[in-house]
Amino acid sequence: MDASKKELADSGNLKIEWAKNHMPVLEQIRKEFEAEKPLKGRRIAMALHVEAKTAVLVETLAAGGANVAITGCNPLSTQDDVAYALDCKENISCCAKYDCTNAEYYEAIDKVLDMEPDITIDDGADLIFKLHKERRDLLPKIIGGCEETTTGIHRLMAMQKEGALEMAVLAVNDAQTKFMFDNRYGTGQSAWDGIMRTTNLLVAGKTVVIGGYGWCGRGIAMRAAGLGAEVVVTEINPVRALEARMDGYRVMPMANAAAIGDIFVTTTGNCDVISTEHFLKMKSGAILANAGHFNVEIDLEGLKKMSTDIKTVRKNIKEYTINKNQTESREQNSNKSGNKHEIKINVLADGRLVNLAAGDGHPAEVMDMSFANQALSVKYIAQNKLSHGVHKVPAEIDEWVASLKLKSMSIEIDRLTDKQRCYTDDWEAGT
Ligand SMILES: NC(=O)c1ccc[n+]([C@@H]2O[C@H](COP(=O)([O-])OP(=O)(O)OC[C@H]3O[C@@H](n4cnc5c(N)ncnc54)[C@H](O)[C@@H]3O)[C@@H](O)[C@H]2O)c1
Ligand SMILES: N[C@@H](CCSC[C@H]1O[C@@H](n2cnc3c(=O)[nH]cnc32)[C@H](O)[C@@H]1O)C(=O)O
Repeated sequence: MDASKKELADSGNLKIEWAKNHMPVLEQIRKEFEAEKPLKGRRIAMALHVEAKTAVLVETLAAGGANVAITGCNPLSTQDDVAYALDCKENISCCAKYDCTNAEYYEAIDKVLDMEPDITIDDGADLIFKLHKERRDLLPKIIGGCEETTTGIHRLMAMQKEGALEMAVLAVNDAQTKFMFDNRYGTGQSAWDGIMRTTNLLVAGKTVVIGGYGWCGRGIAMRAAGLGAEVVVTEINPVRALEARMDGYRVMPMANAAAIGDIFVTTTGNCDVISTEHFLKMKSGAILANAGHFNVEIDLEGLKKMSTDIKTVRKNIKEYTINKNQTESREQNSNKSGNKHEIKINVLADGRLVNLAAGDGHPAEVMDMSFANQALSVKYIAQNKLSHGVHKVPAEIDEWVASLKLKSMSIEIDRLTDKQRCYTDDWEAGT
């Protein structure tokens, strides 16, 4: 290994070691996997964010006896040092690359599938789509897959509804010990970490607009309020809109929020949440970030078309200049540049997940639970014959992960007494 490669591997391994030391649940699973080898002879293809916590999951699966091939699930989230360190390990190959082109991204998906996997792990279902569209010859060999994220599961449910899903998938995102912590506290912290380190600007005193009040949106809103921002929420679901209002935030359509926001964070899983009609209403200097799905939540194509200038003003920040005279003129706009017809809009990380493309992703303690669910779900797939379709993660896995996490935090809880158990189960006990 030449000196620069050694340096790269050392840097990746240092990051992996740090993450591992903060992922006690996964560490416990790794020890059990090492002793029992429940994945002996299994071939696992993965498309996840290639960074240190993911590397700890990959090592855990390999410790269980599996051969693992991994690529990224986002062109901007791969950390090249971690990717290289992984590729150097026994029974693991990694072909992910930071800032790859679209063509390279899908070539890498094909490359991991070339291992002819029997189990897949996706974050956004790219492997499963490729298997169903272009690599159908590999489908009969697949015994099951795992899906990490909300939008991936929505897509797989849509496939199932149309009778198009020809394999079993465990909905890892829908385990309680995943979405209640990863989507809420993980995104709540890491999205702000990404935004703050990228902009080096103050959040206190600003108006933050959150698009979508689901699990991620709740977390991002909660942390924005904690940082001193005034929080505005946009929603399409009346129940969630009501919840946001009762949680203390202002709720309005994006068409109104566009004019008052200083920082916008989308987290809906949907496309065009912020689009051309909204850009025209924004204050000059507005900051736009996405923490939801791929690069579709902010209409960047539309923004590009209406811009007279686009320049990189800081790492991971592109400033788009819109001249309102050249586009359809709408409302009066107050603007810091002096030219009231000119609006400058700053987009972080090319509209891709700001916490991963401009940060290190979720905290290790949170991914500990998400990836414990992944590892145990893979074991479950290996040991059970599952029918085609989307399956829940077994409740025992969820409870086991929660119990072990509590233990790792030295937290004890009460147990039901026999009398209490009878009382809760007995309808004749009355009120
Ligand atoms: N950045 C990360 O690390 C991270 C972590 C977990 C999930 N995600 C992704 O974030 C997205 C949201 O995940 P979630 O678990 O919060 O999902 P969720 O379903 O709980 O929440 C999404 C919310 O967005 C709302 N919504 C949909 N379209 C909208 C629109 N046009 N305008 C306003 N609101 C709209 C929905 O009504 C819903 O309340 C998904 O794409 C998921 O895959 C990202
Ligand atoms: N792959 C798509 C879909 C969203 S990724 C969202 C998922 O990333 C996962 N995630 C968040 N932070 C990390 C991390 O640091 N390492 C690995 N996965 C992460 C998290 O579990 C969440 O469900 C995209 O990049 O746009």
